[in-house]
Amino acid sequence: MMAPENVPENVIEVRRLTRRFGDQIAVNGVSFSVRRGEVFAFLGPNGSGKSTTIRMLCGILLPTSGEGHVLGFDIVRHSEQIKQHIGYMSQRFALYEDLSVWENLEFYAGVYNVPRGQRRARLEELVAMAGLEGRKRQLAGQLSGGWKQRLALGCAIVHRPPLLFLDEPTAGVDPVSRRHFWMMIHGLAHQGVTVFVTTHYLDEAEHANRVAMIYNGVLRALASPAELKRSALQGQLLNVRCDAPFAAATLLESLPGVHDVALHGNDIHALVDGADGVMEQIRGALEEAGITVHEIQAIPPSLEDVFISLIGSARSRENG
Ligand SMILES: Nc1ncnc2c1ncn2[C@@H]1O[C@H](COP(=O)(O)OP(=O)(O)OP(=O)(O)O)[C@@H](O)[C@H]1O
Repeated sequence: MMAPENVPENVIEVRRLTRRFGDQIAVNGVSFSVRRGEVFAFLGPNGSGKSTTIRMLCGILLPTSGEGHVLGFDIVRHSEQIKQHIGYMSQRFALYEDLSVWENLEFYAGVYNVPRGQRRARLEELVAMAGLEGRKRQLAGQLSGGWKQRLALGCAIVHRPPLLFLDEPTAGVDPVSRRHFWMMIHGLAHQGVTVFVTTHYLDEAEHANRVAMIYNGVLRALASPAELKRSALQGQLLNVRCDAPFAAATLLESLPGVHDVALHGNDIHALVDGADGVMEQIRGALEEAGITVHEIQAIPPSLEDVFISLIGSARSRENG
């Protein structure tokens, strides 16, 4: 185990990290650093390059170009040391279904060379953390998705890694279990563990100290959730409540100076250029089309609004 004083201030540091697969650039010149003790989310839609990035950071996949250090180790030359010192978990984490909860933990304690004399105490600690006390003898294959995920987290940190990588850890898990899972993650962060998590869930990104938004292999924004909401949008966000929201949204998309129109239940969010009188223009256009407008209001953006806007502008810039 790496002594806490040996963990560098910048636990992860990458510069112009790039990975090609044939003609395709999966990760394109990404630079960022992650500080000790931070919960850092890598947020992006499917195929944006999240898994490719995490695999390079874990020393599983070589970059095509660029450089990086994880826990002070070079990701190209010292990948073996990286693998020994990190924890890694994804939704495909390999639990042995025909072994019990306890036996799975014992197996990973062996894999990670947890000293024999410390194993029992460490395993009891993990069972308590995951709330698995009553289930030690249960077969992993009989656990529901949420319990499996907690067990997988326990297995991934059996060797007390100072840095934990989570690759879409809560995909397919119900909201109550996700909340429990995040309680455990915050508990680990509180103990000083640095957590790097990839996700496409916005509520999950809200749990992070900082969020990096990636799309098409390019880093689009990097800040705390609050900063992103405060400054990442170019313009003013409006909430429009009216009859026939679907038809209204289609109409709004065609208006000049109106961007990133999205339906939120019966409400419509739209980003406007902030020109004076835009609310009246929108009201006028909708009423002219026979749609009754109940309310148009300026609102603060959510992380989802920021995400939609950043991806929308990248798409229109890059796809012509
Ligand atoms: N081994 C590979 N060979 C060829 N192309 C690959 C390989 N791995 C990833 N890619 C491509 O690189 C791009 C980025 O994929 P990546 O898996 O990193 O995205 P992601 O953000 O993790 O998406 P997802 O949430 O779907 O896993 C995709 O277009 C993918 O098809």
